[in-house]
Amino acid sequence: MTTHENVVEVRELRKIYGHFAAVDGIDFDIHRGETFALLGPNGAGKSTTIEILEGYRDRTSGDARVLGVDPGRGGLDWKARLGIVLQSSGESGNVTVIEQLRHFAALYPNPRDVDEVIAAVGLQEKAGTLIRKLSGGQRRRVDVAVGIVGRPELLFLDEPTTGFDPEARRSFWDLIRTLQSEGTTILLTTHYLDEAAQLGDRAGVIAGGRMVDLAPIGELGGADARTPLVRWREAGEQREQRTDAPGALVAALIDRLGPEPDALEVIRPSLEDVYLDLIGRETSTSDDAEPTTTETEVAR
Ligand SMILES: Nc1ncnc2c1ncn2[C@@H]1O[C@H](COP(=O)(O)OP(=O)(O)OP(=O)(O)O)[C@@H](O)[C@H]1O
Repeated sequence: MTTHENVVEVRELRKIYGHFAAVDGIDFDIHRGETFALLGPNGAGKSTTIEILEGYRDRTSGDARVLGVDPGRGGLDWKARLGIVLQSSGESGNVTVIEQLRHFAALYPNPRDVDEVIAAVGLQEKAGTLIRKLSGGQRRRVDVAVGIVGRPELLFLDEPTTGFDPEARRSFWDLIRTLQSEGTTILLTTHYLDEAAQLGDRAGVIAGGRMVDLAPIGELGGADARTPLVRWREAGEQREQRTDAPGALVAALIDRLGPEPDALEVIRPSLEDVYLDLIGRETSTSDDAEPTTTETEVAR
């Protein structure tokens, strides 16, 4: 039997603003060494949750333990074991990349080598550049570098790759895989479901402050949500059927309707389809909902 050491434990966590429950009683654990993705639409309560766990925000009720400590009471020793990449950086930017990294490295007992961290985020050529002169995506990489320079046991990544170009995102994934192989526990929020699929072991999906599903990434939504869907037109009507044997159904349709059934499609629900199903229709009006293409197949 395997037992998991929980690096994060959250029970009935609530955050109420006035009469509004931003986080409305959620439970989850994060095991040592795993990457847990917190997914959900804008305003779902992800950042509020993560900020409570980082010790930046009070909770209204419920219980939270991070590395065995109540985050509302964590001291400097506890903070030194965390790496934090906030959703938006508050960088003034009047220092160079290497100065910034050296400054933060000096705050930790066992920091990584600053040059290695700068190389890991692909900023070697910008090491001597003032942060305010960097592009948005490059500044985000500085945020990530600051988050990992202290060799954290637990790394919080709140939408870490927003603004990254595709190549930078791939390099970032490689960097995270290195951290994972070193045993770092990671809590990741992202709107990029391919990123969650690439990096995450398990995911929690939050909507309206509640956890609507929590499962290994490949099992979100349950088996039925991933059953292939066959669609076709017959006698002027759109027809569809879910089946685990789409080939057999297509063969039967060909027998019945001829070699090219009208508008025939076999759809294997992507993580994005499953996710959109989970969070329901109310979020489809969200101003910056993620694209609804089906290109983000679960990759692990
Ligand atoms: N200080 C605050 N006072 C009042 N309401 C707040 C405050 N901070 C956050 N909220 C509200 O709490 C809800 C959850 O916000 P939160 O930032 O946690 O969402 P999120 O899931 O991180 O969203 P996004 O994906 O847009 O980052 C939102 O409706 C937000 O408006």
